Amino acid sequence: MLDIYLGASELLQSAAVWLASDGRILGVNALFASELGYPQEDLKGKSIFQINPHLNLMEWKKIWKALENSGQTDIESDHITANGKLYPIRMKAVMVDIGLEKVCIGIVKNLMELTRYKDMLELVTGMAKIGSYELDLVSDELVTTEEFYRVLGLEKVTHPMTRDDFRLLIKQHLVPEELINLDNKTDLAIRDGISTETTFTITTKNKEVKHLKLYVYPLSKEGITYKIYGAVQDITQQRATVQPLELVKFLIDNATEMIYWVKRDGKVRYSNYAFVERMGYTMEEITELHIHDLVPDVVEIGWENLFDLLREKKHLVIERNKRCKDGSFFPAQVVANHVEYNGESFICKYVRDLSDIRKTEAELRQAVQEISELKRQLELENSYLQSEIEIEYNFNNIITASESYKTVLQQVQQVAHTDATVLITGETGTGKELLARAIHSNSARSKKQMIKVNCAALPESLIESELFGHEKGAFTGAIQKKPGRFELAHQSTIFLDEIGEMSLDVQAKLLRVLQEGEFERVGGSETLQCDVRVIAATNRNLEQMIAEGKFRRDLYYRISVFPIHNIPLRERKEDIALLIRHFVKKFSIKTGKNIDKIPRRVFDILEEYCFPGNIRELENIIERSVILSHQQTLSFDIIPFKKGEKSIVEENGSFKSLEEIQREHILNALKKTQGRVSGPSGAARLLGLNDKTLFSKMAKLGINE
Ligand SMILES: Nc1ncnc2c1ncn2[C@@H]1O[C@H](COP(=O)(O)OP(=O)(O)OP(=O)(O)O)[C@@H](O)[C@H]1O
Repeated sequence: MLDIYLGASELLQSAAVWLASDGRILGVNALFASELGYPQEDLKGKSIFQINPHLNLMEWKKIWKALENSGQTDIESDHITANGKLYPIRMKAVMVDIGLEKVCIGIVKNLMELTRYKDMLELVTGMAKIGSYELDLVSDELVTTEEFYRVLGLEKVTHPMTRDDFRLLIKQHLVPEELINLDNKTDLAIRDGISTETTFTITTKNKEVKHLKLYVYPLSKEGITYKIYGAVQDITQQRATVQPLELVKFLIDNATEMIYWVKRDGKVRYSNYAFVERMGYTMEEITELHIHDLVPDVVEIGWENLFDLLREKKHLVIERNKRCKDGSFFPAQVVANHVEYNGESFICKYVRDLSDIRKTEAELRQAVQEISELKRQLELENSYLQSEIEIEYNFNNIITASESYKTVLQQVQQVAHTDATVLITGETGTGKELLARAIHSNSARSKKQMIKVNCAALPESLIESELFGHEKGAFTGAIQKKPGRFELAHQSTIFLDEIGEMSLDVQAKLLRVLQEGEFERVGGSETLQCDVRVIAATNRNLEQMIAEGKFRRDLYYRISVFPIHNIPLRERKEDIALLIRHFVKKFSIKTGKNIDKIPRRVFDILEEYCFPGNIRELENIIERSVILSHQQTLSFDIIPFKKGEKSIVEENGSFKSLEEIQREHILNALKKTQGRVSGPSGAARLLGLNDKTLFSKMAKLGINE
């Protein structure tokens, strides 16, 4: 009979053992024997106490009793294998009556696997801080893991719970909002049958703030949710780590400094908003780009070479032009760092736009250049003024009542605002320089000083260096570099007085300046350029000089673009009285005298006089008179001229040449000064000339000192 049962037990999927009331093993199926590692036959005759170390006869008797009472019982214990290994089992023991005796059949489940998984699961969920639950919506039974309570900071509940029990529990321990959140999500999952996850924060009973993540997974059949599997994970720690990371990313993304990074393949892997915006791309476009698109110069050295150099140096500061999407460039300072992360190499670049700095630098450079140019010009003008300081210009008033002289002034006005070269002719002292100054001060060049060169006063050997300057060591005495008058007159006017006294050699050089605006310093090879307006003056007959081969025709045509002829004083007698009053006033102020009466005879005499020295001569006569006057009335006794002397021009009824008149006049003056040329009582003063001018005139006219 037992054999039939034993045979049938081979059909079972579980291990089975047949036991007698004294604990003897009556038989086992093959599965039972194999789990214990014994041959099936060997187990027959052994007792249960040999394979279960926790049982003895007394214990077995108790089990047998229980079997007799209820017919079956569950035993949880351990079995020991043939080679001594213990493993957990659960045995369902059933009493079977096989006729003569009663036997126990034990269906044994090896719990080894189950326990292992359970332990593993507990360990893992504990590590991950995941508590799980199952809510059976049909029976309203809530089953949870132990971790579930730990995650929520609740005490473990041992008895089975309904959903309402659970609601009550968390209501007692957590604030209502958090409960609502949890409950709502579960309700939604039940209603829609869709799994969901959400994060929320709770404050536990002992005031601990926890960040949790809830997963709700509903099981539905025919559209009706019957079960919920769920899990709650404590993510407080992750949040604590992730949040600063998120913050760092946010800060880099939104930094005002431009940041991007590139890998060795040259592809842009990241760019923050500032860089994307400055380059004119979108975020998507920029990560498609190669470093060559952004920095074309890199092509020359090759990105990979640069990358390797950076890997070696770790850090480099480079200045490069960045190319924007629209093709425009901007100068940038790039701080490039080599970074090794997770086994990958990156070059992280911090970019600084240098456009504004470059612009300011350029403006500064320009300003410095302008300042040094102005400084240079000022220095030049200053040194020129120093040398000319002795010369006093009477430029305030051009006195005239004469209609013919007014025509001259009209010409001055017409030509002033042009850049035309002007040639002023006229006898000495007629006011040629005064007209030249009037032209300059009414022109656009008036902001700068007019530069004057008296060609007659300069020795032939020096005139070229005076006009064009010289380099250091150009000739004996050239101890330092000196700029010439043309250089000084850049963007202004040069007044070449007594141009007729210039040698043919210098005339040729002057012609070149007038034609090309170029010249070289004496002893120098550098070609200098200048923008100078030329006004020339002469008391000589240039056309006659051309005929005599003493003046270049081409130069004459150049300088006489706009000729103005100044009228001698004897041809504008109506101005004499005006000028006498003007000069008396001028010198009274200068000498601090109060001369307000001019005897009638002074006008009579002077209006009759021929004035070969013209206005300068008249000016000198009045100055001397004022100096010698002690009263309010102008003293005129010392005037060396008598009425009769007027006839100098018309002597012998024939017209004398200007040179003849000049020669005679100078000799007369020398006679009066006992041969003295210079100084206050010299002939030059008498004739209203500079000492040097008179010396050069005397030399030209063959008058020995
Ligand atoms: N119309 C005028 N009104 C007032 N002063 C004048 C007038 N014309 C000339 N003068 C004065 O006469 C003097 C001589 O003038 P200026 O030096 O201009 O003559 P110039 O023709 O250039 O002489 P030179 O041929 O000797 O160089 C100066 O002091 C000048 O101020």
